[in-house]
Amino acid sequence: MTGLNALKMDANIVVLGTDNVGKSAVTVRFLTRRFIGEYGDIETIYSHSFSVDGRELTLSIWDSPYSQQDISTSSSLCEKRLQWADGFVLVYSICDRASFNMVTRLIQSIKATKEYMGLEKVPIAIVGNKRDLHHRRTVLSEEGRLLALASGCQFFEVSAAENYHSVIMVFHGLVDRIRESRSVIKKPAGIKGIVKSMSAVFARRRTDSL
Ligand SMILES: Nc1nc2c(ncn2[C@@H]2O[C@H](COP(=O)(O)OP(=O)(O)OP(=O)(O)O)[C@@H](O)[C@H]2O)c(=O)[nH]1
Repeated sequence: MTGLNALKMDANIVVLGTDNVGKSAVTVRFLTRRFIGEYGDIETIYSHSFSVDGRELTLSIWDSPYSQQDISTSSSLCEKRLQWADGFVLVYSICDRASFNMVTRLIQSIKATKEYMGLEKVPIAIVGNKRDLHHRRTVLSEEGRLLALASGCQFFEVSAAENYHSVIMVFHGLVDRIRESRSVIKKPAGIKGIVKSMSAVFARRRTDSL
């Protein structure tokens, strides 16, 4: 990215996790700074523009209620989201062990589907929500951190109910990862690269004809 392009960026983010873990609460907290308590289960793609360090960012955030299809590698819905997404936010509740186990399965499913579709690795943020309910905790922070380490994901613990800042960190952190992954994937070959590969072809032809 150079010049003006370096100052602008668009990215698509999909938010996944089992029901009731706070996917909508985390998303709405990020978009509006508010926690409104109850959220319907409507599938929505939000668009949100903001600037960080002089950069203009436009995020499209796909928040959908939990569906069994999310973990099926053959599901066309899953493939559609994977093709669309530049990054994932996988939410579990620190009070719900089953929701944490599902995040592990979602990571495997995303990775397997990406591989199956021949797509590049996608940045993933693992988010343990409902940190304010620590007295009901059943998943240790360490477990989330270890899962992230083992799977090459980012890890955050947040409370959508009580803290705006921690939720902001999730999306900003993921955007940083997306930017990094783009600079690796989309690096152009450049004139040196083209000359190098052409010389390799001609060198091979010369040795073939000897
Ligand atoms: N105490 C506490 N409650 C939360 C927090 N985040 C969400 N909730 C509550 O958890 C419930 C579920 O939140 P939602 O955001 O609707 O969860 P969801 O994952 O989008 O749920 P589905 O739409 O069913 O998939 C609501 O009653 C929220 O008020 C949090 O950080 N702390």
